[in-house]
Amino acid sequence: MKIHVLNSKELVNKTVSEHLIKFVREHKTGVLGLATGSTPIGIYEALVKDHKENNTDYSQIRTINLDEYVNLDQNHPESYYSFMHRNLFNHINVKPQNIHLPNGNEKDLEMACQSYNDVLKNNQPDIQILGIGANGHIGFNEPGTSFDSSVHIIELQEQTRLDNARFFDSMDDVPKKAITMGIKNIMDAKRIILIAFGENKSEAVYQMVKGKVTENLPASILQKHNNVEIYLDESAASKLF
Ligand SMILES: O=P(O)(O)OC[C@H]1O[C@](O)(CO)[C@@H](O)[C@@H]1O
Repeated sequence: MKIHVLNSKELVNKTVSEHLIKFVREHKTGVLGLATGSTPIGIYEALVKDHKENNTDYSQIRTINLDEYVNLDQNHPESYYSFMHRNLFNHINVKPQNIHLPNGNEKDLEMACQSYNDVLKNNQPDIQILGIGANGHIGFNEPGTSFDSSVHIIELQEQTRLDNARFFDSMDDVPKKAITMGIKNIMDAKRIILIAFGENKSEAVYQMVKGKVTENLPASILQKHNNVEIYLDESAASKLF
């Protein structure tokens, strides 16, 4: 686990986006595992800017997203489908058929989980971008999720719903369930880049890096992955040293 503490969010965004741009230029048909939430927005902005200025080509790149809300219309502005198109996909030349997100609106959600597992079998991320929740969740794998989990439906913890409520008109509108890649799926990625900003992530970051590997802190499993880079601003790293 390589830890990089940089002195600003901007420098983290610049460094991580440069890694991704280099990967895309060197692996025309590569698979990018992407995350949502506020953390990766600056990185996606940098990818869009580079594409516009340097024509970095995404036409054969495949994308895999970690998670999606259940029973939230795909075109709702806060669905992860909408989030990803607004922040990235609408501004680069990735092909719609190469974009993959779990489907939270299937009637048969177990079927939705199975079919996304199949998608993952054929599109294993070469690089998986991760954020981390204040409670140490990765994707929507809340504390207590099995390390052996594959794609599954999860009840969102109140804290996670509260953290995401800022994007919805009212608490009632915040979905209660999500469909998410499991921890085993995430660990199958060849390379993982986790980014965290801010004091509110410092405890989760500390436990992820220095704590016990335990299902009570899902991100701690990353200690067992052989190719993980953690990019932090100084606030998120404040409990590490
Ligand atoms: O980047 P944020 O907005 O702090 O979110 C942290 C984590 O919470 C989630 O958005 C899920 O609630 C994850 O996808 C994300 O990695």
